[in-house]
Amino acid sequence: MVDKIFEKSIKKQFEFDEDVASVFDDMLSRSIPFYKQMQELTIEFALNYLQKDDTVYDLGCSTASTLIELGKQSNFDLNLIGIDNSSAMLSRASKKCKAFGIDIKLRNEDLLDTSYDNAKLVISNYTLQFIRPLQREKLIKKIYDSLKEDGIFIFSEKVISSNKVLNKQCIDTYYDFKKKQGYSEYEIAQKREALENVLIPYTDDENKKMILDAGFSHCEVLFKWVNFATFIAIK
Ligand SMILES: Nc1ncnc2c1ncn2[C@@H]1O[C@H](C[S@+](CC[C@H]([NH3+])C(=O)[O-])CC(=O)[O-])[C@@H](O)[C@H]1O
Ligand SMILES: O=C(O)C(=O)Cc1ccccc1
Repeated sequence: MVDKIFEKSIKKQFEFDEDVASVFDDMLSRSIPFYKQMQELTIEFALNYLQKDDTVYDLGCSTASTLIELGKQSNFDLNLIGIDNSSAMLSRASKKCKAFGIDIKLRNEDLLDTSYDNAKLVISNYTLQFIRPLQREKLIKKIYDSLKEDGIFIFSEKVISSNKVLNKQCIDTYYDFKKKQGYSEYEIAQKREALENVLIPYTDDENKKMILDAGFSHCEVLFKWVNFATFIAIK
């Protein structure tokens, strides 16, 4: 279904409710530049580190498209676990897993309240940005503690620049991208307002600092388009 959520006047903050879930795959592919390529890279790098029966978590798995793709591309069994606290997203995820015949354990839980045991790899694409900063730092420490000795964390985030002029240019370039994807200025402005104080982006450096402060030995950017970045961290 095509995302028309912000065509009408919206009075509330952005939420992952039934309306958003019903158009979510279209919304992501039209709102996150190079979403598909970022997902392919996530899987390619994940497979560099994974072996049979390893446990993989996707935090904020939404409709489970990344884990489904990982399950399809791996030629050995993996223990795939998707966590999200939106029932609307998980009900779609569950239908997609059945349709593709991929075995994924879907858990309806808040990322802040759950544990990630025996993880070889944790993925979290475009989800940390919705966690409030203090909680975010705690969550990263929990992820670090849960990972096995040589564990890997791959995550993607909307980012900002610490240079105000450059930051404005990045936002303008992103809005041009959205217009090319068919969103009107009104839809863009409405979504921007709904995301205010809900989506809290860090700079690249803040993301790296958060990761290194948690104890990871290495963190770098794998992929970046203007203000959308994918990072890989090594325990
Ligand atoms: N505290 C929380 N606990 C659990 N889930 C949460 C929480 N906060 C937000 N979520 C969930 O995080 C997901 C973020 S979307 C991820 C896209 C996916 N990774 C993808 O690559 O397709 C990104 C976006 O919409 O920009 C939603 O499904 C929320 O319900
Ligand atoms: O920042 C924006 O304007 C976005 O649209 C990013 C985004 C993409 C998908 C869901 C929520 C936010």
